[in-house]
Amino acid sequence: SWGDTEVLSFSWLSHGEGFLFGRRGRAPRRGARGPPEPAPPRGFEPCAAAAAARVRRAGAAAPRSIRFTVRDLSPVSGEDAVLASEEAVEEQPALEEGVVEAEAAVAGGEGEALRSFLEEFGDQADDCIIPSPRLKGIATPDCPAALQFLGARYNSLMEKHNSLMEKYEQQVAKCAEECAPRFDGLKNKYTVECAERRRLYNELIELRGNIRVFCRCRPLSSDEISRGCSSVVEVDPSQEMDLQFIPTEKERKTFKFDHVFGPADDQEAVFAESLPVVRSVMDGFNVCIFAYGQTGTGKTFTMEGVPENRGVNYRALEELFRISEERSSSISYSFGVSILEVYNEKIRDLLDDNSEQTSKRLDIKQSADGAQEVPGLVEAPISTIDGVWEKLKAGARNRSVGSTSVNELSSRSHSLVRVTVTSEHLVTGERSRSHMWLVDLAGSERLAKTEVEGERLKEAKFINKSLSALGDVIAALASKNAHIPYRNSKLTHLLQSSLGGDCKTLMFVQISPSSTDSGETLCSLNFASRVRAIEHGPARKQVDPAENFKIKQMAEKLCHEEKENAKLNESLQLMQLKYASRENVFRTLQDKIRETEQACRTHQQRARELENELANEKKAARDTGKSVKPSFAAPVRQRPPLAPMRQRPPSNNMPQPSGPSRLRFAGKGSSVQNKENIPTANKTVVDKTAGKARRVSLVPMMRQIPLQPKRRSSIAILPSERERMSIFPEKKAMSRLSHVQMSRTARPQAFNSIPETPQAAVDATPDVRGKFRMEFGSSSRFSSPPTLSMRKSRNNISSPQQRLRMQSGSGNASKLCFSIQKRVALGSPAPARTTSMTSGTGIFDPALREQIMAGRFGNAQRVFNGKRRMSVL
Ligand SMILES: Nc1ncnc2c1ncn2[C@@H]1O[C@H](COP(=O)(O)OP(=O)(O)OP(=O)(O)O)[C@@H](O)[C@H]1O
Repeated sequence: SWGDTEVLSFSWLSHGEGFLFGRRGRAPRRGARGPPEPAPPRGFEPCAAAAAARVRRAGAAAPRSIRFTVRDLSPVSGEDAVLASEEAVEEQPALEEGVVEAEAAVAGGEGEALRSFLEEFGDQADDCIIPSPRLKGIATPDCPAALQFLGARYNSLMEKHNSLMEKYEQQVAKCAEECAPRFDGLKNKYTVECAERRRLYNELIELRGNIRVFCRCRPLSSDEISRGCSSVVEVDPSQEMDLQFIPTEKERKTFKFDHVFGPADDQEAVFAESLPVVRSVMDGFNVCIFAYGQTGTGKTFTMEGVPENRGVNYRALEELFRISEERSSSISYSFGVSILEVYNEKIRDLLDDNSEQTSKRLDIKQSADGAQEVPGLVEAPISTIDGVWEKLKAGARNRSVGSTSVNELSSRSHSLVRVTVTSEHLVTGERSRSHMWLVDLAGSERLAKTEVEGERLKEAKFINKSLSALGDVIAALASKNAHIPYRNSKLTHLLQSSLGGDCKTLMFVQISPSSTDSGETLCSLNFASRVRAIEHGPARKQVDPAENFKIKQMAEKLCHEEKENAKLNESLQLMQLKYASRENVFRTLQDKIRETEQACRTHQQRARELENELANEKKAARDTGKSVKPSFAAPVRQRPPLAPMRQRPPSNNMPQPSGPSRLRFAGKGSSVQNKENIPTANKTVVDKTAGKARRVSLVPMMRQIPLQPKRRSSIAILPSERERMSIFPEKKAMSRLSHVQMSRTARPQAFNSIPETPQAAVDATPDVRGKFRMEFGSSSRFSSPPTLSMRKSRNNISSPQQRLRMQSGSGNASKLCFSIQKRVALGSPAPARTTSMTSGTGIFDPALREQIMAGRFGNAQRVFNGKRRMSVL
């Protein structure tokens, strides 16, 4: 019941219409308890209010059925709500029409019940039923039937609605199912794109120089608000890289940074953006995070924070421990922390509890790997985050702070926290050592504004000086100067590798939003923009110095071994070449031997034939009684035929041929051919010079073959080096044995001491300088005449081939073979070019030729056998 109206039933249709059936006067009547105080039933306030108003306005006690429409009517109270409801109903003819149609549909059977229901309420029904004319026409006094009808209708509608809803939900689910893969694909694509965008951005930043600049603007302090200061900066959260600086109404300047944090951004948001840089230290990169700005702008707040709202320092270390824990299965990390401050251009160790520390002088030194080190600085090992907090608190306690008119707890020094991260990969053994510098700079301040004096003034001067040095460094770096003035202050010297080196740097430029600080804010923003413009190339991973040294040593060793290898390879190649050439020589030699053997066989055959012929001729001559007139010297005739294959026994004595004396003397100016091996046809000429010539040739006459001077070569066996040395110990430097100069007394011994050349011919002719020359090689044993080349003076050896031939000694087997081949080439005698041979005599006489052949063959055989032995050895 509501007021004096008893609400019988309430139907609520899904499209916002409802029916309220009520009877007035069943409840205590108006006046009995006074006017009803509207206490709207919860949830139905608008409809109840409207219904009540209608009932009240009708003034009838009879029950009424009310149709109403609900629209934005909350909060509902009193007449306003009623009026609003009425207006809403009047504005909705479409809705009314809808209802009319619904009523028409039920007018058949159940309409009867409704009509009887209305009849029961008499004429009052006219006023109660709102304004549907069709409904007005339905009058039924049967209230339960009407309600039943309406309930059934409602239920059928609800069913319909539910089925529709179900259908709709199914359709939605189907659609979702169909779209899910596409949606997932798009979602993945989006995630990948986002990651790629971030990666590219980071890459760009790294390529540009790995200096990121974040701008943070603190909120206006209560003091500033009370002084009526306004904000001169605008930060739009959707434009996270832009900062609008509006010092006056007309002026507006946009500054771009890597991120801008407004007064609403908390410590967590700030650290979240710094995370990628912090994480780099765990990957072996040097990192530097520093806060710069005017005094009182929140540098210490950002870096250190307050116990209930900690800053970057604590959060960064917390993150390092978290990552260390996460990677503990593959990498082992150890951490150390040092805290120092630069106060009045002096370095103070804030972790050194020693009371004497004021006297401890700390300075900056450059380490072997080019980094800046502070020898003697305490580095406390840390293993838990609690330990870190203790250290940070200890450092903060020892820091120099003082009160200024701008900041009650103003930092009077630059505070630097250095975290050293050493890592070792448990699988690869790779080691790295990197640093993270967390720097809270002292604030730049206007001396007049801060109204400092005395000690504070001195501090302020040092602070401003070092910050101005920092500005110079930044300017030099931005304009890519060759000289960067790092050493102008302790601060810049310490941060050298962070600002211009291979380090990832993050700078927080802290600004005040206050209009009273707009000058300083502009300076800070300009400075930060310059820092952002620095490009110093990508950061480099740091390796442990000890590891560095080890790697360097290994590289040196490798380099040395490579050189050795190259040398060995070279010598191996040389050896291979040598081996190949020896192989070639050996093969050639073998071929020659084979050819020579073949030639020998042919000549043996030929010799046998000639011997037979000779024997036949002799026999024929004896038979006819004629004597065969030899065309050659008598000794040849007397000489028994040579056994073709007979070898002469080696002898140290000179051979004593059975022919005429082989000693001949040649005149001083006689030709080479005249000097030796002169055939008997020229004997008279030789005899004439007897007594004058001083050269003795022991070569059998019959073996002299006129060879072409150009093609002649000697088969003389030159003694080996060892032999030469044994002969002429005092003449070690001599290389040509055929021209060895020695004293006359030494000659016999030397000659006798050559074991392998017992029949060497001695050329005892003194040379023009009165010295004696001795020649080897014309040994009768080998039937080799002294060669032209051997007879030449040392100075006459002009061609390298000749020199080589002379130097190579008995080892030059190929030449020897060639010589042998030539000498045994009797089948094709050389043209008679020498004057000592006349046509029709000598070698062209068949008998003589036979003998020559036999002699030559024997000699060739001997030489060949001897050389073959040597070459095999
Ligand atoms: N983002 C911030 N939100 C709330 N308070 C801040 C914020 N930044 C700074 N403050 C408050 O401003 C005051 C000055 O901050 P802080 O001491 O960190 O400045 P500072 O730049 O380090 O000054 P100085 O250079 O003199 O040391 C502190 O009381 C600090 O709590």
